[in-house]
Amino acid sequence: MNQTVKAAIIGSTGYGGVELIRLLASHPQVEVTSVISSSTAGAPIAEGYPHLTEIRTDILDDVDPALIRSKADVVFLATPPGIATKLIPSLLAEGLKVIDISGDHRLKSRSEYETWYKKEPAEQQYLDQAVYGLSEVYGESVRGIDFVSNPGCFPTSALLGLIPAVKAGFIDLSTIIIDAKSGVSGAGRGASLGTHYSELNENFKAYKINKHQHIPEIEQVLSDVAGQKVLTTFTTHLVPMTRGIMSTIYATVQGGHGTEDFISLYRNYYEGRKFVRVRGNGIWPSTKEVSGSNYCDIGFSVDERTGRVTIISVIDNLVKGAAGQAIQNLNLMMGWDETLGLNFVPMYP
Ligand SMILES: NC(=O)C1=CN([C@@H]2O[C@H](COP(=O)(O)OP(=O)(O)OC[C@H]3O[C@@H](n4cnc5c(N)ncnc54)[C@H](OP(=O)(O)O)[C@@H]3O)[C@@H](O)[C@H]2O)C=CC1
Ligand SMILES: CC(=O)N[C@@H](CCC(=O)OP(=O)(O)O)C(=O)O
Repeated sequence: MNQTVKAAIIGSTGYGGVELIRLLASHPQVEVTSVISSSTAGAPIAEGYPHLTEIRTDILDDVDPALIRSKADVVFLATPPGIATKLIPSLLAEGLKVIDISGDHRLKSRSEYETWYKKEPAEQQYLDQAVYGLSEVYGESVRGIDFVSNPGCFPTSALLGLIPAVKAGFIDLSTIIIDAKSGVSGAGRGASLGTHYSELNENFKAYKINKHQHIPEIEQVLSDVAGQKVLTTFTTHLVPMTRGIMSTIYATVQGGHGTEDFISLYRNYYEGRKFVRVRGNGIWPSTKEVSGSNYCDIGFSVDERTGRVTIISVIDNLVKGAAGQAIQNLNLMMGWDETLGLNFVPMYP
């Protein structure tokens, strides 16, 4: 008989949490038994999200580790930075499996976290314990463990687009530039000056230039893969669309490799990993082609004139960039097929 796992979601009323609810509704081996909110406990979740009417009749629970343990085996945290740091020690002590979607446990250095997030870091033992769940790269380390730190949305697209080339020495590590764009759901459900309609509509803007909290996350992983310190230039832009991330990556090619060499390298690296689709020569991915799905699509062009490669990597920030990859990690933690409950065809158009 197939094993079923009971799941709780802290931060159920945010975009990441509500996407977990949507995706888990069709997972064959997970039942969501507790949806949790710190500010609206006691209210039906469908009150804030009428699209869930008659799909989820739950009343939101309060954040209470013992209550969560009485209802669930695994807990997802889709909470703003600084919250998971405080909650996870007691959730792990209750014997729960934990998947942290926030950035609180991605950086292994406490001082780096403090510098980039401007918040009190988690205790070192929890940073050491958390396995960074970039599924296609570190999936084997996730199998059977209890605590996963889910990657950031931008790092997921940038790293999947870069790692095979970095590992194989196809690019000069000192030349990497990542030019990234995100839909506005990446900023969460809370309203803010920067994300309200008249600020965003028919506008295109860069933000957090050279200060984005995903810079040290990307550099930490690239350095790990390369076996030497790697620095990058990473710039984020807000696009007037709801979902999607596109990372356009530039680097100087080493070893005289052409576009077809990059395609073969990436196809070999991601062989058997269903959620990374490497495009053929001249077939560029767009965000709509992965929307609502757990896919990361990647395309390449080497410019023989400049000696640089352009790599385009797209994901849905709420799926492969958050809830979808978190479920992929749960599947790996449980020793299941990593694609379970995630076989969504992208929504197109
Ligand atoms: N949106 C995205 O595309 C991605 C987001 N992430 C990360 O996931 C996390 C959630 O993001 P997102 O869903 O967009 O954010 P939202 O702002 O949409 O949601 C945040 C959620 O956290 C809850 N929350 C706030 N304060 C607390 C608290 N003290 N204790 C418990 N719960 C709390 C909120 O509900 P309430 O206040 O009622 O408790 C709400 O449900 C963030 O860390 C974000 O960086 C990662 C990848 C992609
Ligand atoms: C569009 C937008 O604002 N996106 C957010 C992504 C937030 C996120 O996922 O970051 P952590 O999980 O690392 O906190 C940003 O750029 O900060």
